Amino acid sequence: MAFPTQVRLVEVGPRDGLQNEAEPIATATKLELIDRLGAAGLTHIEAASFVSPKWVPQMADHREVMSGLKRRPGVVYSALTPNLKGLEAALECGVEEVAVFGAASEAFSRKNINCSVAESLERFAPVLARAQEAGVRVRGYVSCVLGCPYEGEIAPAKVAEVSKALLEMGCYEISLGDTIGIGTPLKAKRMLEAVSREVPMEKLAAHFHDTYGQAIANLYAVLEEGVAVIDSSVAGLGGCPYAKGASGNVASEDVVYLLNGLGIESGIDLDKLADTGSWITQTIGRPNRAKVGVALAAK
Ligand SMILES: CC(C)(COP(=O)([O-])OP(=O)([O-])OC[C@H]1O[C@@H](n2cnc3c(N)ncnc32)[C@H](O)[C@@H]1OP(=O)([O-])[O-])[C@@H](O)C(=O)NCCC(=O)NCCSC(=O)C[C@@](C)(O)CC(=O)[O-]
Repeated sequence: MAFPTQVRLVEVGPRDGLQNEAEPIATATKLELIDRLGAAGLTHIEAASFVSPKWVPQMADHREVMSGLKRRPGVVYSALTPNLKGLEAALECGVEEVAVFGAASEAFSRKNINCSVAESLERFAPVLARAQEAGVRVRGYVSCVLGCPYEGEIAPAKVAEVSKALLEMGCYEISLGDTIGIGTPLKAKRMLEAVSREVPMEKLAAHFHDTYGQAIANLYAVLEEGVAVIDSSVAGLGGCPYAKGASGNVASEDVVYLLNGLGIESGIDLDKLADTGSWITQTIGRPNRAKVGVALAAK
């Protein structure tokens, strides 16, 4: 397979990047972050998460964030909705795309959304039906595709099975999450091989965390296989509340630098993105985990 000529980045910093922050972050800061990301050329920004505030307190202002967006033309602002309650609230705030999130690991599914994998799919079915009725697209996440913090190894066949179920239910895209950033390139390729037998490559996205420093290598491997959608987080912000020790997503700045080097079009202004990474990390008092961001800031 050849590299794609164009890649779409899904910026998950405002949601995945911030959800694990213990100190409340002002809604205005979240809105400014989202706006800066749009100004840097991101066309798909995951802005909020309509989950229980008891489970993820940092996302408790989901209504204010979703309703307060300064919407830029051509930019999709999406939100996580694990159930109908979340979806209805998101619809009231004018959401145009949502995501359901399942897992390839039973243990992770229980810790994250308090139900088995099969039960989660049952819960998602009415979410998809209602979203379809409202004309809202639904993305499907599968967590733990390259390993689970509780179960260890995850069979590629299980990832393929859950991905296929989400696709058949009506998800337009399946995002494959290396939740704990434990994968390596060969493993990523093997997993992708199994999944792409059930889900067309053009409907797959890579959502890799960088805990073990392998995310860029893993992305190179799956780009080579034809994956053309990458989830990333500005400044490498993030971690998962239900995956102890997991560090942030791969940094958007590092991904754009990789894509530029490969001659793959992303439409993103790297300097503006790097400025946004410097700004948000200074604002919330976090280290900037984007190597490219740090290098550019030091110039
Ligand atoms: C899914 C539930 C809600 C089930 O939680 P539950 O306790 O099984 O659900 P429930 O229906 O029994 O409701 C319990 C309480 O939550 C409320 N509730 C119920 N639903 C909602 C909602 N939508 N919005 C707001 N509140 C809600 C509900 O009203 C009730 O309130 P109470 O009566 O106790 O006051 C819970 O487990 C939850 O919120 N989990 C959040 C998990 C999460 O956000 N994890 C992080 C995101 S996933 C991720 O990061 C991975 C990903 C996507 O990035 C990919 C990767 O890297 O792998």
